Amino acid sequence: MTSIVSVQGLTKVFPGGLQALKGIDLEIEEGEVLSLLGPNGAGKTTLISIICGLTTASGGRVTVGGHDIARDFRAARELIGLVPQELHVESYEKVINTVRFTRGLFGKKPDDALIERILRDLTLWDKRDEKILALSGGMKRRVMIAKALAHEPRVLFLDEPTAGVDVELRQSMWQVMRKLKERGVTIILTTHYIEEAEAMADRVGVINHGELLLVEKTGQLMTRMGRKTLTVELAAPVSDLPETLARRGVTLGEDGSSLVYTYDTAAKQTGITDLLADIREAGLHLADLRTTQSSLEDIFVGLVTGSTQ
Ligand SMILES: Nc1ncnc2c1ncn2[C@@H]1O[C@H](COP(=O)(O)OP(=O)(O)OP(=O)(O)O)[C@@H](O)[C@H]1O
Repeated sequence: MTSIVSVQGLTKVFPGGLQALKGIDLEIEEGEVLSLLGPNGAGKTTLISIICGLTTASGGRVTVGGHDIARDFRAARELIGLVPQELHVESYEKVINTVRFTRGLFGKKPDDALIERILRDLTLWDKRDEKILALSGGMKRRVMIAKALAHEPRVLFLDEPTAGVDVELRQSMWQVMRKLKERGVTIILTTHYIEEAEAMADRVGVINHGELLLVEKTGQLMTRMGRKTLTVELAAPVSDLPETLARRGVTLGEDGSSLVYTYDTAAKQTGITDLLADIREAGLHLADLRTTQSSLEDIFVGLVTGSTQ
């Protein structure tokens, strides 16, 4: 895979001295969906704003499609579509006209077939002649995406596309993103919803206090950092935990009727076989076994709180 966006040593200090980005290095591959996760104020919007040319960097370098965003801004910007957090659309304009107009702003020739395809992909075609003010919030957001796609960018930045929308709308937004990915658009998505990253992203980047803590394939991250919990339901409750089990890090569940053991999913040996032998030797009888996997949310919270300590 080749990088479509390359970020090297990017820093940003706002007037007043706040250092919002502290040397970000990031390679974004063509065709991937990358999700940037981070708590409020982590620096996600600042990073996106610099790549899209809305904010100037204090140091470092960004290229898009090989074009330096500082020296070759127009060529870089042409490859980028941006859907910002705030909705701002021309309320009295018709859907189709606002999308056509945006294409014109980039100096692109009119292309009604393309506009139709974009509006159909976003299930806005039936609404093409409606005034934007008559649309629901979710529809307005789709209009923003249609506008961002009108000049055929190769990279689309979506800054919290599903913030504050209901579950149904979120799922339909995911459908839209999947379709765009199929069309080969590279998507960078910031979100507070971990499940959104889990569902959509090929890779996840975790940012906190202006630093990129990691960028990793979503599945790999979950295997590497994920932990599983084995709960052993006992046939009869016990009042004390046998010493051999306590040494293994086992804890006694509520009311003594279960044993709880947490292990690393990436470890070669989980210790479960030995644990089961020790349980038998301690004279305990199993009623049931169940395992639960930690979620990306657990991993994220662990990373972010770890980095603030
Ligand atoms: N124009 C500005 N002037 C001064 N400080 C700013 C400015 N814009 C952002 N900041 C600060 O920079 C830091 C990073 O903000 P940023 O908006 O990039 O975070 P974020 O990760 O996008 O957060 P959120 O999820 O809340 O949107 C914050 O501490 C913020 O207050």
